[in-house]
Parts: sequence; structure tokens; C-alpha cells
Amino acid sequence: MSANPIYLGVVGVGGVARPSRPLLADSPRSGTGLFAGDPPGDWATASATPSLNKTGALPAEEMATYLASAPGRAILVDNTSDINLARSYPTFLKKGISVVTPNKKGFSDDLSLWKEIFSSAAQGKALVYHESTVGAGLPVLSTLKDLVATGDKVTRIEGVFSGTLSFLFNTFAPASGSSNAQWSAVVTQAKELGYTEPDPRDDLNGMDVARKLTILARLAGLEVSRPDSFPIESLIPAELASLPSSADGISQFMTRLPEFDAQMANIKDAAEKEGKVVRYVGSIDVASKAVKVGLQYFDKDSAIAGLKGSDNIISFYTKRYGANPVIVQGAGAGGEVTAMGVSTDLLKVMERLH
Ligand SMILES: NC(=O)C1=CN([C@@H]2O[C@H](COP(=O)(O)OP(=O)(O)OC[C@H]3O[C@@H](n4cnc5c(N)ncnc54)[C@H](OP(=O)(O)O)[C@@H]3O)[C@@H](O)[C@H]2O)C=CC1
Ligand SMILES: N[C@@H](CC=O)C(=O)O
Ligand code: NA
Repeated sequence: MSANPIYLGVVGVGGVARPSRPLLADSPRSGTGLFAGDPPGDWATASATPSLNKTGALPAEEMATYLASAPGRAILVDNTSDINLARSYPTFLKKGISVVTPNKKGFSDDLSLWKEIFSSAAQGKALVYHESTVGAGLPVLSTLKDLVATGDKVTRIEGVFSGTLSFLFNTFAPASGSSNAQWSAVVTQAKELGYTEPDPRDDLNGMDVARKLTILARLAGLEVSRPDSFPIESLIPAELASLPSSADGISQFMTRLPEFDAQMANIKDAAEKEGKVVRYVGSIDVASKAVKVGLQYFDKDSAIAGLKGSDNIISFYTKRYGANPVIVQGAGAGGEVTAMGVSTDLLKVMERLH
């Protein structure tokens, strides 16, 4: 163990934080201690420890008190999509515990929570890093923060922000060649590949994209009150909209989705009749404070139409860069690339904490 060990409290062992994927796997850094894992960073041990799984987990307040009692600086790593845990970040931060997370909920909920998270971090001299909340491990937030911190003016952000929706449309309606794939079958595939949110309806209803745009807009200086404060186009069939948000609701949704394949086929065919492809995109216009999320047609030779797999493409238009945007492109979903974003953030926090 290093001279100044840093203590990690890790919550959530799922697709991103898998037992087979050690935290900081290939990193030359060592000397971290998983707060109740032995050996350090062993997810399998952690997930089998009753106090670390969901049913036996300590309430957030107790977890924060426990971590604050560590004989060194501590970091909460939240690998869940739990809004309640996210709402307790201020409790951790005020106690000096830094937060590293791919969980979008806390940063895209009420603006008051966003403000409280960052004021609590300042109060507790703690750090908050959440790179994987947009574009998974792609350097999206770090790029935007660097542009803003160096005095550039961001005027517009646009692109494809969902790995799941990118994969769905790239597979279902490719720009070159043709596909006979049914929409529901591709949704199942995206879920199996670990691209979707724990509840895939959060991808299909546009809320995942809306949350990402809310985070980007706030970092660009816009005070977006909530992710549902602007229009969002949903791809959930109306007949399935009222299924419960439970595990049973997810399973009913997946079972019944094939009944509605013709609806998505019609959307694909309508674009095809104009010689185009349909894609799910988002944009933020900073001057007019307009945020848009939904379907749009694209020429088949455009960059967005030509994306592959789960790729995101995010263009930052700024005063400094003029008409040619800064573009970040690459896989925007999947356990491994998301875990990389979490590990990158951990390394940054470990370097900056003293
Ligand atoms: N997968 C991806 O490509 C990306 C994911 N993310 C984000 O990463 C996070 C994790 O995603 P992913 O790993 O795919 O999701 P999973 O559903 O695979 O994993 C989340 C895990 O957290 C557990 N969990 C939920 N709430 C709690 C809690 N309060 N206490 C303890 N454990 C809890 C879940 O248990 P249970 O199953 O019992 O509910 C589950 O095992 C999400 O916030 C997601 O939005 C971000 C970018 C990309
Ligand atoms: N479900 C999300 C995962 C990453 O944020 C997506 O598909 O983009
Ligand atoms: Na990112």
C-alpha cells in the first residue's frame, strides 16, 4: 500500500463494474483500497458481501459517515443509476468525500441539486468527476470544460448522444447496404450488449439523451431547470407507455415490443423514400437557449448517417474554433468503455486530492 492510501466506497456492481473487470485494471497506479473489499478492487468479493449489495447496503448517510472515518481521503464510486443515491452526493461531499460516477441522474435532475452538488464539493474541499455521464469514456465533458475554462464561448453543441440509439439506427437503417432486422430484435441485441440503461425504455423514450444534453447545457452555462423542460421525441409505442417501471414492467415491455415493429419500419421507409436515413439526434443552441431531442433525416453520405456500432459523434461549435467544430467521436456505450471513463476520473481525483 502507498504512503497515502485513498479509500474507495463502491456502490453498484453491474455491467459497468463487473466482477471480471477490476477497477483501474491496466493502470500503473496501485495502493488503493476498496473500502470493504479484500483483496482491494475485487468486485466479486464486493458483490457477494451482504453489506455491499443492494438489499444489505448501508443507508447513504451511514455510508458517508463510515467513509469519512477512513484514515485518509475517500471517494464514493457510484456505479448505479439510482436517483436516491445521487441525491445524497451533497452529504458525501460536505464530509470531504469526493464523487466519481457514470450515473447521470444527479447531474441532470433539478437544477437545485446540480447547484447543491457543486457548492457542497466546494464546502468539503472534495472533487466531483462524472465523465462517463455523457459519451461513456469519450472525453466529452473534459473537452467542454477545457473550452469553457480557457475562455472560449460555446455557441452550439450537436450530434448523436446515445450509444443505444446509434446502434439501433445504424443496424436497423444502415446508410449503405440494406437490413431486414426487426426493430425489437435490435433492441434486444443492444440490451444484451450492455448498451442500454438498466431500463431500456429510458433510452427509447429519449430521456437518456435529454439528461446528457441537460448536463452539457449546464456546463456550457445554461440554467436548464430539468431534463423534461424541453420537448423530447419518444420511440415508445403509446400502447406500452403505461407499463410499470419495475423489473416486471421491463420484461413485459420487451415481450410486447415485437407487436409494434411495423411502426418503426414505417419511420425507416419514410426516410428511405426521400433517399435519406433517419437518426436520433440532439442539439443545444446556446444563444437562443434551445435544446432539441428527436428524430431527423440525414443524407446517406453525411457523418451522422455513416456512424458505426454504438458510436457517438459530438460537435462543439465555439467562437475560437469558428465554422469548424471540435468533434469527439467513438463508442458511446458499453461496459468496458464506460468503466474506462470511471477509471480516468478516479486517476484524476487521486492525483488532485491531497
Ligand atoms: N452501460 C453503459 O454503456 C453506460 C452506463 N452508464 C451508467 O453507468 C451506470 C451503471 O450502468 P450499468 O452497469 O450498465 O447498469 P447495471 O444495471 O448493469 O448495473 C447497476 C448495478 O447497480 C445496482 N444498484 C442499483 N441501485 C443500487 C443501490 N442503491 N445500492 C447498491 N446497488 C445498486 C444494480 O442492482 P439491481 O440490478 O439489483 O438493480 C446493478 O447491479 C448507470 O448509471 C448508467 O446510466 C453510463 C454510460 C454508459
Ligand atoms: N444507455 C446509454 C449508455 C451510456 O450513457 C447509451 O446508450 O448511450
Ligand atoms: Na464521456
